[in-house]
Parts: sequence; C-alpha cells; structure tokens
Amino acid sequence: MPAEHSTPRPRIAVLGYGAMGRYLLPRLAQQLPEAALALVLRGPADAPAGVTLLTGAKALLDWQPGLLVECAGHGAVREHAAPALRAGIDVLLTSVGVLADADLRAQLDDSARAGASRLITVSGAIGGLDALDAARGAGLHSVRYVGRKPPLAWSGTPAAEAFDLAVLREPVVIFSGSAGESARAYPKNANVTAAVALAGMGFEQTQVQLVADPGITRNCHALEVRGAFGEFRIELANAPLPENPKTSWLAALSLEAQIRGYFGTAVS
Ligand SMILES: NC(=O)C1=CN([C@@H]2O[C@H](COP(=O)(O)OP(=O)(O)OC[C@H]3O[C@@H](n4cnc5c(N)ncnc54)[C@H](O)[C@@H]3O)[C@@H](O)[C@H]2O)C=CC1
Ligand SMILES: O=C([O-])CC(=O)C(=O)O
Repeated sequence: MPAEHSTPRPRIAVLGYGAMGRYLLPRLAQQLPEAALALVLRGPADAPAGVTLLTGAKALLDWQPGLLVECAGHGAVREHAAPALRAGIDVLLTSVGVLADADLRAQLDDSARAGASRLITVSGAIGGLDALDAARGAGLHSVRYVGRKPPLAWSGTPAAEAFDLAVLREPVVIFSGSAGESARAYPKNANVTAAVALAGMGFEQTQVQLVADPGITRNCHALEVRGAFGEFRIELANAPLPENPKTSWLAALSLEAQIRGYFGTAVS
C-alpha cells in the first residue's frame, strides 16, 4: 500500500490589525480553512475567534509560522522582519516603502539567506509591475508615477504642515522628487512608489509626484513608462478602505491574492 501523504497545516501570522488586517483575517479564515492563524499585536487585545493572539517578537518566533504577513507599517517591519527571516519564516511585505533604506534592504537580504527564507513584496495599490519588470530587460528611459488622493488622506504627513488640507479648493502638488524620497517621507501613503522603483529603475531614478486633490474621492495612481520596448501608461482609481482613507482596498486585495498564490489556492 502506498504511504499516506499528509500536507502540513499552513501556519500564518498576520502582523497588524488595522484597516488591512481587519479586512484580511476573516478572508483568510474563509479561503484557507485548514490554516492555523495568528495575529501579532503590540499589546493585549481581543483576538477574533479561532485566531491565536501573539504579543511581541518572541511570541511570534515561538509560534513558528511558515508565513508572516505584514500589514502594520514601517516600524513593524524594522522590528519583526529580520528575526523572522533569520528563523526561516517567509515574510510578505505590504509596507514596501521601508526598502528605500538600503541598509535595511541589505540586512533583510542577509537574514533571508541565513534563514533560507524569502522576502516577498506585494504590488499593493498599483498595477502593471509585471510589464514594468519585463520592459526593464530591454532598458528603460523613464518611469514616472503620479499619486493623487483626496486632501484628508494626506493628514499626518508633511503635506499637512505645508497646506491647510481641510480648505483646499484646487489640486496641489505636495511632493515632487524621487521614489526613495517619497517612500521615506510618506511611509503610509507612498509604498507603491517603492514597489514601482523595485520593479523598474530603482529608488533614485523613478520620478514621483504626489497630489492632494479635493475633486476626487478615490486614491488615484498613474504610471508612465518609456523604454526600448515602447511605452505604456496605466491608471487606477481605487476605492479606499472605510477604516483608513490613506489605504486602497486594492492593496488589501493584492495581499490576499498574493497569499492565495503562495499557497496555490484557487480563487473563491
Ligand atoms: N503597498 C501598498 O500599496 C500599501 C501599503 N500600505 C502599508 O500597509 C500598512 C498598513 O495599512 P493599514 O492597515 O491601512 O494601516 P492602519 O494604520 O489602519 O493599521 C496598522 C496597524 O498596525 C499596528 N501596528 C503598528 N506597528 C505594529 C507593531 N510593531 N506590532 C504590531 N502591530 C503594529 C497599528 O497599531 C495599527 O493597528 C501601512 O502603514 C503602509 O505601510 C498601505 C497602503 C497601501
Ligand atoms: O493605498 C494606496 O492607495 C497607496 C498607499 O497608501 C501606499 O502606497 O502606501
């Protein structure tokens, strides 16, 4: 009789229980009913039914997930990603902008090598990165990204110090510069610029403009790419998640799709 094969039960820890984490956890429970799920928080809180609550880095490592899904912010990546990778845990990163820090990027690469694990980034709220990555093979001439969001989506950022966002009547350009600068200055709004940089011309050569636009209700992203291959332009107008106007629903959907792909699960 052939030996029976039993697939190990996937163990997924979700880091962050804000707008994205709250969307994601029930979806994972529904789509991967066989998975053991945990939630990494900074302090005590009520975990959703059936989800193990982990407080702090040691509890996370002791639980031994196969995959750590980060949707918590740049600080949380700095705290958890390297130790997790070193412990052999694959890390799926939503806060891609933190990789604008070249030292951290090198540290995470070293940690992944040491732990034989993988650091995976999401495309998040933007699209077209597969085409950008492919086009890079023949040489790129320019990559330009323009991000427009309603004024209050920029609250708590440097734009709120420079402009009275609540009374804007016309669109204003709040930032022009490189993807590296934008990802560092707008850690909760410009992770997509890092994803574009990583797929294309890098953090210094990718041009970024950010706009506060009182005439829109969605988070709009435009990507314009020119190279030896030809050129393309892609535009997205994303509905925000109700709990966080800075964050597009598509970013959470992208995370969910990436997890499905990771486990080879059919779309449902
Ligand atoms: N790649 C992309 O397209 C996008 C990426 N993002 C990234 O995703 C992150 C999460 O987005 P949202 O859920 O909308 O933000 P949110 O602010 O609604 O939720 C973040 C949650 O993480 C928690 N948190 C922060 N540090 C933590 C730590 N060290 N340990 C455990 N929990 C911690 C916070 O308390 C909060 O509950 C953003 O900060 C941003 O970096 C957001 C939007 C798009
Ligand atoms: O969700 C979005 O529209 C983009 C975003 O916040 C980010 O890239 O950090």
